[in-house]
Amino acid sequence: MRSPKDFFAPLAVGAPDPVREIPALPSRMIHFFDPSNAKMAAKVPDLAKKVDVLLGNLEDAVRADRKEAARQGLVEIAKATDFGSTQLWTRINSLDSPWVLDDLITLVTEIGDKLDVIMVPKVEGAQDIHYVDRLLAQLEARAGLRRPLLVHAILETASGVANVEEIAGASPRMQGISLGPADLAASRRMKTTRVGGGHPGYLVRTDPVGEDLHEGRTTYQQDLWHYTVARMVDACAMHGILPYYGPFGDIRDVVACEDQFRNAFLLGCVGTWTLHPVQVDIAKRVFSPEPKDVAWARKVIAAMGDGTGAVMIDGKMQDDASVKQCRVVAELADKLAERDPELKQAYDEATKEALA
Ligand SMILES: CC(C)(COP(=O)(O)OP(=O)(O)OC[C@H]1O[C@@H](n2cnc3c(N)ncnc32)[C@H](O)[C@@H]1OP(=O)(O)O)[C@@H](O)C(=O)NCCC(=O)NCCSC(=O)C[C@H](O)C(=O)O
Ligand SMILES: [Mg+2]
Repeated sequence: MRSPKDFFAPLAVGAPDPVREIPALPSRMIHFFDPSNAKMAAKVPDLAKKVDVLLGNLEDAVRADRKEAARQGLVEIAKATDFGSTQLWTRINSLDSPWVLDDLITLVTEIGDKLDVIMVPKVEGAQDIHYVDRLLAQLEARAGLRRPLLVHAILETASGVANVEEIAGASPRMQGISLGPADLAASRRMKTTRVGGGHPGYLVRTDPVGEDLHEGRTTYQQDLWHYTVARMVDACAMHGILPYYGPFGDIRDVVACEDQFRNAFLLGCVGTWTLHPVQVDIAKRVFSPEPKDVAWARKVIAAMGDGTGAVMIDGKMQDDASVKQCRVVAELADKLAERDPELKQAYDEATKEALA
């Protein structure tokens, strides 16, 4: 653990100063593409206009014999594309892999000025973030970068979950954390073969009504990921960084995908991964608060004046705490409205109606 006095000092001579606050930029969807896949790469300029974050994936889902092509493909795409205000992230290979050192050296040197965030998979503890932190500082100094790269950890090992609070606070570069349900399930020896989402076998059942233990008993499917997502959200909030749901692998099941995304949104996540273009609009819809909720939040804020005391609005009690809840929604809406004129119009129209 570094001394608090040194926490914001660069870790290499000539490296940029670390940021003191993680920018809360819209990142409702982190859209994954394989830079070695020509069809996906061709869609990047168009996708850059639709998504908040584009992520060139170098790790799992890229075949071992395509790793170098993916790395080089990302360099070429980053140099050739105007991303506008859309962020460009990458997911590097795991820290024990034969590719990660070249991933970092090549990407920081060649496109460090275009990249915003580096996603690190299979993080086990703060030591993994410290390793990446120092290496990035050295590479940034050598490349003459003026803006520090940020780091995002995937929570996908049992020890990562056990150490999630120290991971979240390991470096001023820490931008956020995503759930990696597939690797996490394997690491924990959970008996699900699904990539995220629920499982029909994970349920609770109402009490028996008579002698027959089968008759008339309703079952309710439970969320396998509730504990981990909630823990991740708390660790992120405690350290001022951003939590995300991860992949939903059943691309065809857009309905359950929306449910899983919404659970994460309601629990505090700011976004999710999208693995296929069909998931992009779902993420956008779910991770943008609904106009009626924004209108309500703005109405409460307006009625609460300096934010203290208690008032009754439409039969509901509002006080110092509920106005803070409303500010979370209203501030997110303001940020999203800056990026999305259609959303701004929907929010403003709903607010006008609510305040009339
Ligand atoms: C899942 C896929 C393999 C499906 O691909 P495909 O069979 O080609 O689907 P479609 O025929 O429906 O595709 C229609 C067109 O859309 C293009 N496409 C597909 N996906 C993408 C994308 N992500 N970005 C851009 N374009 C995309 C196809 O090329 C088709 O184009 P065209 O023929 O010209 O119309 C595929 O979607 C895919 O590989 N997705 C990404 C998967 C991925 O990144 N996986 C890694 C993240 S999840 C993970 O790592 C687990 C996690 O770490 C954990 O532990 O939990
Ligand atoms: Mg994984």
